[in-house]
Amino acid sequence: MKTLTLQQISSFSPVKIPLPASKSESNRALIIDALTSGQNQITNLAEARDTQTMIRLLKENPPVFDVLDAGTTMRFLTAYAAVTDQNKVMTGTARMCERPIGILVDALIELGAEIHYMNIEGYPPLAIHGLKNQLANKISIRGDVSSQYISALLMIAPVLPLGIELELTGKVGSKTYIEMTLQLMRSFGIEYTWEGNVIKVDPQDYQPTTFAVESDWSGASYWFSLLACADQGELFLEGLKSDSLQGDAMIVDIMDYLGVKSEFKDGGVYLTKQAVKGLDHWDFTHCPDIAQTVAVTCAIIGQKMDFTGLESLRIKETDRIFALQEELAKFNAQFVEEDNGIFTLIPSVTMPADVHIKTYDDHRMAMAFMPLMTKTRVVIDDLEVVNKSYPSFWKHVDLIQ
Ligand SMILES: O=C(O)C1=C[C@@H](OP(=O)(O)O)[C@@H](O)[C@H](O)C1
Ligand SMILES: C=C(OP(=O)(O)O)C(=O)O
Repeated sequence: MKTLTLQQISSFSPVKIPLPASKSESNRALIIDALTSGQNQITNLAEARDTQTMIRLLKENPPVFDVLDAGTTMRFLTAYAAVTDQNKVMTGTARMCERPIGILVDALIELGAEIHYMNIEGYPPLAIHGLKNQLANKISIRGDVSSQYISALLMIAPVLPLGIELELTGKVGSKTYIEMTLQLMRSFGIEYTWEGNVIKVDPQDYQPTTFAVESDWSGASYWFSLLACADQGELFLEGLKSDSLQGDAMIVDIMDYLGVKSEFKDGGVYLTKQAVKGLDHWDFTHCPDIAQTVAVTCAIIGQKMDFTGLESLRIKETDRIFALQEELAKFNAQFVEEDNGIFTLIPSVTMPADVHIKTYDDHRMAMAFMPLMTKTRVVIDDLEVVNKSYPSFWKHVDLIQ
């Protein structure tokens, strides 16, 4: 593992950040493209390893789809391999094989797919033996574990002979990602209805389309945080639109309370510092990927805050709750679990002269803790971990002088 040392820098001159493209949008566009005649023109695909893995697997079509640590790639390709009636082994890193997939597999089996667990029931690796005849089109699916199962099923729905009527049960998390899936499908000519908790997609053809992937709002969140934590600075984040398909654009509203002003113009967003308005509580149910960003920001700027909607954080690249608690403690901040799923962030009062951050094979741990460099010298234990979603991240950090 290569470590990286970030020297302390509390103020910086205006910097333009050429953000990478969204891996979530890219991976959806790639699956849709694979399900159509391939006449689409998709531009600005993400540099993220998760997307590059998807591109490679779709192109080379090996008998084993090893997705590494990419959740969307695992879930979307599982549904894709089933609906295209392929024999495929789906596998990934050790952590990927601890991330549940049973809810998606059950739904695909109900639709008519043949899928077996090769090791532990409910988890990859999987042996897929295709979907020859569709047996059902009304499927009930829990919404409280991962929205990626729902997105995976929705994207294959138009090419199923009977379509899909999907009833979402229980609490539905990451709803913004389901909306992203449906809006992207609509860009490729698909009609759907979403009434109450039922989403209905009839069999229909995806239409050849020109689609440009937007810049990545999740990756943008670290730059908002950097400015919130700095004494002085200005940033321009290229390629972001206010009316985004990505729920993580919510970072604009959160950071407005935490001292960052956003102005959309010139094909991006200008960030400047403003007075901290303060924020008592935020619900991350529909934007789980920015919870780490906000927790670290609050810890650094001295904002005590309650976090809810963090249920899915324990089953992502790592147990993100545990990882946050451990690493925040290194600079005397706490992330305390109260009753009813509430976590209280108690900010740091004293900052050590340097802090060594472990990243737990989680790109977002490395990137979320980067803004700590505004207060102290930071050592990041695995610099390549960012490659999952943002390979050029450290190159962009170098632009901050
Ligand atoms: O559909 C997507 O692109 C994603 C959905 C979210 O996962 P969950 O639905 O599992 O919360 C998010 O955390 C992940 O980074 C990307
Ligand atoms: C959770 C994430 O990704 P995935 O679930 O696709 O691995 C993420 O990028 O934060």
